[in-house]
Amino acid sequence: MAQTHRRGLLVILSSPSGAGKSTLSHMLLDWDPNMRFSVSATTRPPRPGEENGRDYYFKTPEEFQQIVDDGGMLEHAEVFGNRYGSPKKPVEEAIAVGNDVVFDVDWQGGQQIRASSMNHDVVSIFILPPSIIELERRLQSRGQDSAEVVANRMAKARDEISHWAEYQYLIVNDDLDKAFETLKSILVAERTKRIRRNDLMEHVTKLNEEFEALK
Ligand SMILES: Nc1nc2c(ncn2[C@@H]2O[C@H](COP(=O)(O)OP(=O)(O)O)[C@@H](O)[C@H]2O)c(=O)[nH]1
Ligand SMILES: Nc1ncnc2c1ncn2[C@@H]1O[C@H](COP(=O)(O)OP(=O)(O)O)[C@@H](O)[C@H]1O
Repeated sequence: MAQTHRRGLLVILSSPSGAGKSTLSHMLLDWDPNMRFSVSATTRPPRPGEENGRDYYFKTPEEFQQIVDDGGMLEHAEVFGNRYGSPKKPVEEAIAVGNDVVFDVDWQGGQQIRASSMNHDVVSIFILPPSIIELERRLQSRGQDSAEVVANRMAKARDEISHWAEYQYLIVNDDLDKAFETLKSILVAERTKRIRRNDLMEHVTKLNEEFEALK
């Protein structure tokens, strides 16, 4: 049976801030060298240790608006008073050669990507914290945000969680290793589903040709 070329998946990870989507997306990238991370553009200032071009593309509001005006964003939204967006071109290039792309975006980004022309290739996953106390503990333990920033994120967490049902898969990130095992299983199944369907389509065409040849 001919091995067909599989387009890459758009893997959307959303969660309230602090539930663990950055941690899980880094684990995914380490697991599969062909996996790409969609590096977002943002107008928020870098945190200590964050690198321009690796974690985010840090932009002025004017630069950000220019990319939007040029049609360069697959999606964009305002989150916690700053603008965030996913540049379109790197995503198109990656999925065309069969690389899956991980998005760390909020529910607004999830909705826009699902509404885009690439919606057939989307796998959307929502990460839930085991409890709200633990969510706050994780935000504080990250130690990179002021008490005010943590309070702001906690205030928005309920709103973000209210969008859980829009996602195809839900993972409670209690034990990190178990959450990661579940995430990998989702991707393995989604990849298999697509490869098998393409293969079978070709295979059925070949069987039909064989019927024709018998006539
Ligand atoms: N819509 C959208 N949301 C994004 C994008 N990049 C990041 N976000 C979301 O913006 C929120 C804040 O992200 P960040 O400032 O890195 O804080 P963190 O989630 O606490 O690490 C999170 O919910 C991210 O998922 C993007 O390109 N588009
Ligand atoms: N399952 C887990 N158990 C304990 N701590 C976790 C777990 N998952 C993530 N963390 C920690 O919680 C904090 C927030 O995680 P992070 O991945 O930055 O969240 P998000 O990207 O959703 O804002 C980090 O310090 C991270 O190491």
